Amino acid sequence: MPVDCPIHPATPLPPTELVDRLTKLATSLVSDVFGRWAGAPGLLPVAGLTTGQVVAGPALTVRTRPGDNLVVHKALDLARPGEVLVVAGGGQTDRAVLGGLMGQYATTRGLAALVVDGAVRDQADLAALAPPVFATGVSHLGPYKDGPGELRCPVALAGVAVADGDLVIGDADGIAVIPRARAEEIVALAEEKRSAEEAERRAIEAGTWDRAWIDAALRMVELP
Ligand SMILES: O=C([O-])CC(=O)C(=O)O
Ligand SMILES: [Mg+2]
Repeated sequence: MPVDCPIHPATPLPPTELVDRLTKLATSLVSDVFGRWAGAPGLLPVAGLTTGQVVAGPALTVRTRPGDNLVVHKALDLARPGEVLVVAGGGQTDRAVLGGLMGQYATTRGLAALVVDGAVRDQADLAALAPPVFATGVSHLGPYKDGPGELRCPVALAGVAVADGDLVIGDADGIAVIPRARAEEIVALAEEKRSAEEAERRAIEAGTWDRAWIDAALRMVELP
């Protein structure tokens, strides 16, 4: 007996130029200008991300029963090039919901990254064949394929609300999520923050980095 799989309408893809600008930023810059609030804690790169690489794209959201990947397979069939697969698997890490074969297929589907609030497996194959993968865990125990699940629905990704089409950025520090409606504003603010940090880096090199604010904030108590 087939199981129902509700699917919400796909959101229009964002301008390529906006996604390109995101890949020149960093998760830390995005979360700094977004109330230090944008990050999905515990989601770290587990395969495929190269040193210094930043990935970004609109979310293709999936809600699945923890430990089951029937609808995750369906999401791969529906993915549009450039999307970031966002799987809300309840953070359960005792059973993988994605592995090397799916990762290889995701590459052929043009996905920019795979994000799983749950476990993945076949790390070596993922590293060799899949887009960069972020997950909360790794487990060789395989998924069930019974459903249920829901596609392009609002999800909770490690406690962060993600709507289909929201912009996701990932790097060595993890994942940050930007609501689609605020993407232009947040990207512009993060670019300003990047310029400010570049100026600080030049000041460190020149030995002129302002440290006065620390002494203003601390009253040092000399102990005998
Ligand atoms: O069995 C599955 O669906 C997950 C998996 O290991 C793979 O994609 O290689
Ligand atoms: Mg496998």
